Amino acid sequence: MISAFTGTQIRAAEQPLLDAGEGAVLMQRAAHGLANAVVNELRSEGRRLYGSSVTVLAGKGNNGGDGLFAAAILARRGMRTTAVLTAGSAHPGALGAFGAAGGRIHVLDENNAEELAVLIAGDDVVIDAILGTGARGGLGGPAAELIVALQELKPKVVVACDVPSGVDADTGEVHWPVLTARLTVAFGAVKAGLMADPGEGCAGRVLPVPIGMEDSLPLPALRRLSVRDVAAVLPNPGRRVHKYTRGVLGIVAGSERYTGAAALSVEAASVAGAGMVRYLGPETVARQVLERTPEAIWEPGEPGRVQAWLLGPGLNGTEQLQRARDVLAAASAAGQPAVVDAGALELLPERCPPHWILTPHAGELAALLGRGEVCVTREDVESRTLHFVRLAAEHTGAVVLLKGATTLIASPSGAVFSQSEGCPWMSTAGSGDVLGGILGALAATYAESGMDDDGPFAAQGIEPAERWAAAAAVGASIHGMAGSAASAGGPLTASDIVRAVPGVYRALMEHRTR
Ligand SMILES: NC(=O)C1=CN([C@@H]2O[C@H](COP(=O)(O)OP(=O)(O)OC[C@H]3O[C@@H](n4cnc5c(N)ncnc54)[C@H](OP(=O)(O)O)[C@@H]3O)[C@@H](O)[C@H]2O)[C@@H](O)CC1
Ligand SMILES: [K+]
Repeated sequence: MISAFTGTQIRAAEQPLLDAGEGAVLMQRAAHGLANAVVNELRSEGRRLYGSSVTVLAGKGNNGGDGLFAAAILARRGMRTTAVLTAGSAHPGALGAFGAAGGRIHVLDENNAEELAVLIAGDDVVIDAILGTGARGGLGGPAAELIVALQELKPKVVVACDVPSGVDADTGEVHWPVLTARLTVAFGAVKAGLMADPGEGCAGRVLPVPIGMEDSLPLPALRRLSVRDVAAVLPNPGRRVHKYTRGVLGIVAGSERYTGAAALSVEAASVAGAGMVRYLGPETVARQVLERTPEAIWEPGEPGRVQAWLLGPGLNGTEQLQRARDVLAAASAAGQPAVVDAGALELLPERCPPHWILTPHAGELAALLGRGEVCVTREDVESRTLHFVRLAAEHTGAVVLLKGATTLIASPSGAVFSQSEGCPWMSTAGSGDVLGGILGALAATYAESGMDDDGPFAAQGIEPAERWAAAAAVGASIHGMAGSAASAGGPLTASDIVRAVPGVYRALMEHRTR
C-alpha cells in the first residue's frame, strides 16, 4: 500500500528532528536522493553522466536548497550544471556548495525569462526546485513566464523536487503554469497532491525517498492499493462454494434508448466473479443482454434473491426509473450493498447507507453536491477532486468513487483511496458501465463475508469503516488494469476492457501464490 500525506503532516513529522538540529542532515539526504534519481534517469536512457548537462530552477526556500545541493553533487560527478535563481536569492549554504562545485548561476529578472528558457531547454535534465511544501498558490511574474516558455520548448527530462512547483502538495490543486515532470522525487513520503487530479497529471512517476522522519508519520491522508494488496483481498472461491454463495448481483440498467449499457454491465459483472447476475429491465433490452451473456437471468417480475445491486448505467424512461427507485428502497430496508451509477444517482435518498458505492463523474458529483446546496460546477470538481470527493462522501453518507484519470474513492469515515492503473484510451463510451459491472460483482461477492473481521480486508489491516471504500478501490484497480492490458498503448472499446478482465484476475491470482 502506498501512503500519501499532506505537506502539513510531513512538516509536523519533521519538526522534532528540526528541533534537534537535524534540518541540515534531512536536506542532505533529500539532495542525495534527488541526485541519485537524476543519475538513474540518465542511465536508463543509456546516457553517461560525464558531459551531460543539468539545470536547476531554484526558488528561495528549502525546496530550492534541496535542488542546489543535488546539483552540487551532480557537478562533482562530472555534469555541466547551471542554476537559475527564480527569486533573486537562494538558500545560502546550498548556493555556496553549488558555486564551490563549479556550477554557473543565472538570476531570473523581468527581462530574461525567454532567453533563459532557450538556454535551459537543450539541457539533458531540468530540476524544478522552485516551490515545495512551503508554497502559497502558484508561480507568477518572471518565474511563470520562464515556465510557460520552457514548457513550449519541451525540455528533455524534467525532475520535480518534492512536488512540481504550482501543485498544491495537500490537495492536488494546480496553479498554472506548471512544468510537467517525468519524475517527482518526494522526500520523506509521497504528498497527497501527487495522488489526486489534476496534480498527479503533472507529476509523472513518483519516487519516494526516505529521509529519516518516516516513523513519525501519522495516519495517511490518502492510500493507494498496490497490485499485491489487490491480489491479497481478491475474492477466491473455496471448494465448497456454489453460485449463490459466490454472490448474486441484481442489475437495473439500460433502457430502450441505451441497451448497450445494460449488456456491458451485465457481461462485466459476469466475468468479474459474480456467481450469478439477475437482470431487471424491459424485454427488448433483456433480449440483447442475454444474447451477449446467456448466463444471466432475466427477471421480468419480482426478482429472486440477490446479495447486492448495481443500478444506473444507461437508465432512462419512467418504467426503468421506477424500478430503480423500488430497488433502492428495498436495498436500503434490507441492508444490501448497492453500486449506484449515472441515472440512478438522481434517485438517491438524502442520506445513504455506508455500504453503498456511488460512482459519479465530475459533472454528476457536482450535481450530487448541488442537492445538498453546495453550489459547484464540473470544472470546480475537476480542479479540486480530493476536496469534493471527501465532501460528497460526508454529505451522502456513502462511499463515493469519483471517476477520472486518477480515481478517488472516499469513505464517509474520511478515508480516501486513489487508484491510477488505467490509461487515457479508456475514456471511451461504455467504460463506466464496465466499471459498474466490476464493482457490482465485487459488492455481491464481498457482501456475504468479505467485510467481516476474519475477512480479507481485516487481514490487510483495513479498518471496518474503510472496507467498502477499499472494495471500491479494488474494483477501480481491476478496471484500470484491464483497460491498460486491452489498450497496450492503442485505442480500445469498452468491450475490450470486459474481455481483458479474466486475464487480470488470473494474473492477480498468480501474484497471490508467489
Ligand atoms: N522542513 C524540512 O526540514 C525539510 C524540507 N525539505 C524541503 O523543503 C521544502 C519546503 O521548504 P520551505 O518551507 O522553505 O518552502 P518552499 O516550498 O521551498 O518555498 C517556499 C518559499 O517561497 C516563497 N513562496 C511561497 N509561495 C510562493 C509563490 N507562490 N511564489 C513565489 N514564492 C513563494 C516563500 O517565501 P515568502 O514569500 O513567504 O517569503 C517560501 O519561503 C520541501 O518541499 C522540501 O523540498 C527537505 O529538504 C527536507 C527537510
Ligand atoms: K518543486
